[in-house]
Amino acid sequence: MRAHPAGPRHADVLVPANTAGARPSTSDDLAQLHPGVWPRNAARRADGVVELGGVDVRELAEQYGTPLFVVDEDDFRSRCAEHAAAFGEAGAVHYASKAFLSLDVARWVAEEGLGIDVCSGGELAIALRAGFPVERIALHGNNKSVAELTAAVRARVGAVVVDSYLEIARLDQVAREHGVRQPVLIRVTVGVEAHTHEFIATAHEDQKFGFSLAGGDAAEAARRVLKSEGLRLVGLHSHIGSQIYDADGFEIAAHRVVGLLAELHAEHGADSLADLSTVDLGGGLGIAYTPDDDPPPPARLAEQLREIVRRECAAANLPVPRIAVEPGRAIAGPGTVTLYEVGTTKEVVLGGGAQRRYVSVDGGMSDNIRTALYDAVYDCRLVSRTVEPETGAALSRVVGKHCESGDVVVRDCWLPADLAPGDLLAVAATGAYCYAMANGYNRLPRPAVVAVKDGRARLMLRRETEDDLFRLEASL
Ligand SMILES: Cc1ncc(COP(=O)(O)O)c(C=O)c1O
Ligand SMILES: N[C@@H](CCCC[NH3+])C(=O)O
Repeated sequence: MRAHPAGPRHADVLVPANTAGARPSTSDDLAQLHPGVWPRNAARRADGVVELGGVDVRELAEQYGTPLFVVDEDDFRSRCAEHAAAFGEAGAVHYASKAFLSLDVARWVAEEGLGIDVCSGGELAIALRAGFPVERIALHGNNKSVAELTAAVRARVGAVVVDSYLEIARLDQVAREHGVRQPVLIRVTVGVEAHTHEFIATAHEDQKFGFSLAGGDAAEAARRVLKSEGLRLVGLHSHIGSQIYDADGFEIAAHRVVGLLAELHAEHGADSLADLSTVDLGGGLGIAYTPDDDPPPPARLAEQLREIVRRECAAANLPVPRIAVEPGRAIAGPGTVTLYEVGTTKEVVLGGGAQRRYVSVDGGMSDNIRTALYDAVYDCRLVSRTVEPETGAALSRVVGKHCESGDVVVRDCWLPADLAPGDLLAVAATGAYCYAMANGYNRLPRPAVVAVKDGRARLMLRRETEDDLFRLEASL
């Protein structure tokens, strides 16, 4: 994940090391919604109020309460369409539903023609309930239970990505019991560990996912799948990490996966591998969380990946396989913002006479744990009113209401100096891994999620209520 810079990025000596950048010089700077970071249909009106999908944020807060996840439906769909166009075939793009999943989301993905990745029985159940075309569902996971494998085989999902020898045996048995030859991809650990803007080639492959290439496990997995009666080898799969901006890590991964493909051809011959037509390079395509971030457009990355695989296959004298990818964040992330209401503000004097304003909002690490977990950075703006030109900016830390000092939503940002209780803040690019990782810490209710489109809002997931707190109690 993105790490904090080591020190201050500007020369303002009164300001302690922060990740907010230089103090904005005008109220327009404070108000700006950078188009690379904010949803495609977000706009600030002349009166300073922000509209999302044409809906006034104050109306959204009034009707649905805060914290509130607001999803720009057209933004989400347009990113599906862009990835489909970039990879030349919608079916080659599987939306990684772990980023954010609901019935509506599954239906949007299905309507846009993409496939979907699920990595648990729960995600599979939602995709199936949404009526997602089963042949476009792929099941992932390093420890799928027999019940999950059975549910997948019964549903006739398009693929299972196998992850261990035990699972190959288990899935083979389940498939045979159901009279099915289950298509599978083999998850290969290629020895590339991707970080935010860089990658590190690991000498050893010390992680829980996949079959090691270096150790020969991936080749042995292929032997076992090819020998089995219940399984059909349709692809090789690699996933190198998340929030990646450049193609270098993918290049090494593709090189190594194609190398394995060549080994398999040499060992088994093309006829035995007639169904092995897909190389899935996984997810991990990065997005902009702040105006400084500049991720490549999907079309450029797709072209780079195609070129890499083409080159590697030519060198190995192999037919070029179909390239598949599994973006989660790049589809779900940018189109959603979280709305919060300011509850309290507090000035805290720091060493050297510096001061930091703590702005407490009505959510926190229960609706966005990424800051606490990964030191994630976000863009946060006042969205419910205008800021007068003479109002200055205060270096602020937006914190939640949990009993934990690490309960930070945005570590450093510039907010109007006159920010007050009742103001609405929005945090951008929260569509991926925020609601999905939401939790009930301190028994806070999970927020509602609404979709906005063409000036209308529609509830996707309702807010949890006090009744929900007691739903699981066996002692009522
Ligand atoms: C196998 C696999 N595919 C796809 C993804 C989606 O990643 P991202 O949301 O970064 O695109 C992940 C998560 O990192 C994953 O583990
Ligand atoms: N949950 C992580 C990414 C992990 C992706 C799943 N393999 C995030 O918030 O960025």
